[in-house]
Amino acid sequence: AAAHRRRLRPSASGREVVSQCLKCEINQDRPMGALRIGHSQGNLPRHGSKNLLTPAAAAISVEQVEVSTYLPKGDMWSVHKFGGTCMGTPQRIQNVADVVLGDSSERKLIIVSAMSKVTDMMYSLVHKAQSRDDSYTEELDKVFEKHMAAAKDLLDGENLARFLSELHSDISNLRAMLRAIYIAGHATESFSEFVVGHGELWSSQMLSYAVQKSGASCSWMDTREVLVVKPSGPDMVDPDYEESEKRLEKWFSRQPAEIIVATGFIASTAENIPTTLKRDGSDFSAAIIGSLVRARQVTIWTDVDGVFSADPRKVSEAVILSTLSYQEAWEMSYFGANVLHPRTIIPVMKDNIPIVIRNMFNLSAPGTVICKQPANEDADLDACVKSFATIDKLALVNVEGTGMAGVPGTSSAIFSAVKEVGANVIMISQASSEHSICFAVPEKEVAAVSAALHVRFREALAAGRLSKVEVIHDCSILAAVGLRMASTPGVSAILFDALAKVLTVLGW
Ligand SMILES: Nc1ncnc2c1ncn2[C@@H]1O[C@H](COP(=O)(O)OP(=O)(O)O)[C@@H](O)[C@H]1O
Ligand SMILES: N[C@@H](CC(=O)OP(=O)(O)O)C(=O)O
Repeated sequence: AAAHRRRLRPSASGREVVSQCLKCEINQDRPMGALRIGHSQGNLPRHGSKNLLTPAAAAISVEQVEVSTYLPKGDMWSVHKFGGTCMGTPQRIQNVADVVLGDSSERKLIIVSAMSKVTDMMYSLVHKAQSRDDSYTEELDKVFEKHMAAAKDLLDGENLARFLSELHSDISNLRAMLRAIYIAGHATESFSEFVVGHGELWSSQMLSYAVQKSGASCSWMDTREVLVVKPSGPDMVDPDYEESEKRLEKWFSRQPAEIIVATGFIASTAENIPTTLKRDGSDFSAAIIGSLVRARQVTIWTDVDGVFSADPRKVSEAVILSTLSYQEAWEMSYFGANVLHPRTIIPVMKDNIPIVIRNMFNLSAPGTVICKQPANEDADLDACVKSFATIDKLALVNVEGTGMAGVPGTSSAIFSAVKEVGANVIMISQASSEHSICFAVPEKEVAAVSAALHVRFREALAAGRLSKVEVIHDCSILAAVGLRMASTPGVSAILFDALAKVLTVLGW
């Protein structure tokens, strides 16, 4: 039998699948679900780091397997992530749909956040219900009304009816769950994670319907069916790439489409319990998905022209950076530049997938490209420091004493006491001349840290081996970021000279 390759795509109605033979171009429409799924991509040959399907491997005898769908991987995919501000109103969601449709890539995966402020509202619902504050019911009504109004503006006909029926059903389930939380006066983590992820379910469904309105082949993906993560620390999860890739291949074999609109932020545990990638995690979702399909590029759309040399809300002279290395972007985000979630870099680094930060409200701005080897920059000293970032609301803890010197296990005892109270250490420094260890923790965690250290070192303090456990409140970290700083003499001198001048002007 002649080898024929068949491609699947949803029909215009979205309720059937068109199975098209790429050789004779004969279409065959069949109901979704009536498909027999052939081999998965895992059996097929790979080219280099990107997994591409060779024509020979893709050729499937029509007699052997009538229909087969695999998940193609590689440069044909572009991944876009739209943040909450981009999805903030029905008009903005329509603009997002237009940007998606305007991308000429062969395949597109679109990750979206909840409409702006919705995730905050969802956290507040849980908080109010567990504090037995009745006003959670009114707040839930507001969430419902916000999405109903947005959908009525954006959609019509059958799609509007479908969306509203899903929304009604979700809201009534949430009402029941919140009532249970209210009665118990407590929300388990999985209840809370389930509730807070709903903003992404609704925003992505609306976008998916808005894209379908144009007649494009578009499927909606609830990433809880695909992304598997495991907890790796307080407010942190690690993706299980292998399991997630398997689940994505399976998902795609059921719903192949050239455009997939997916939920950011939410995922599942290995036991299929809904969870999240934690606050601001949609950037991370996009990077993980980008790495699973070995995308050509991940574009993160937000409300500024790209990454600035400092937070544009604080520094009006900040300038746009055209390129950044992965390490520089990671450091900036770690030290507070919330234009990018710190963990976003990890999944894309291994496949050298570039991330581009772009402004949804200024499409003519080229944005910032984050990649392995940024273009050559000027070799002057200024270019060594590419940007500044700050973290506010911190406290410094200084543990000091001559008895610390040469005593094995002192740092371990300090940091295990910190770990026991679940505090997050942002930065550590050690001064051997004063025998001190100093570290920064969030201001809201410092009382517990200080108490734990006083208990842990009661005897050492009484005996004078430790002279003090001191807390300095109201601190910020100012980070200067730039890979070339390390190999350029004189950078710290300039930095501290500038700081000294500022402090003199401020009269310190
Ligand atoms: N160095 C920086 N460059 C660009 N934006 C920054 C920087 N530091 C902080 N920001 C802030 O990050 C914001 C974008 O992040 P975020 O509000 O989380 O967007 P989104 O909702 O699109 O995910 C910008 O509006 C900007 O004020
Ligand atoms: N909606 C989630 C996830 C997210 O990343 O949102 P945004 O892209 O708007 O920062 C949050 O607010 O935490």
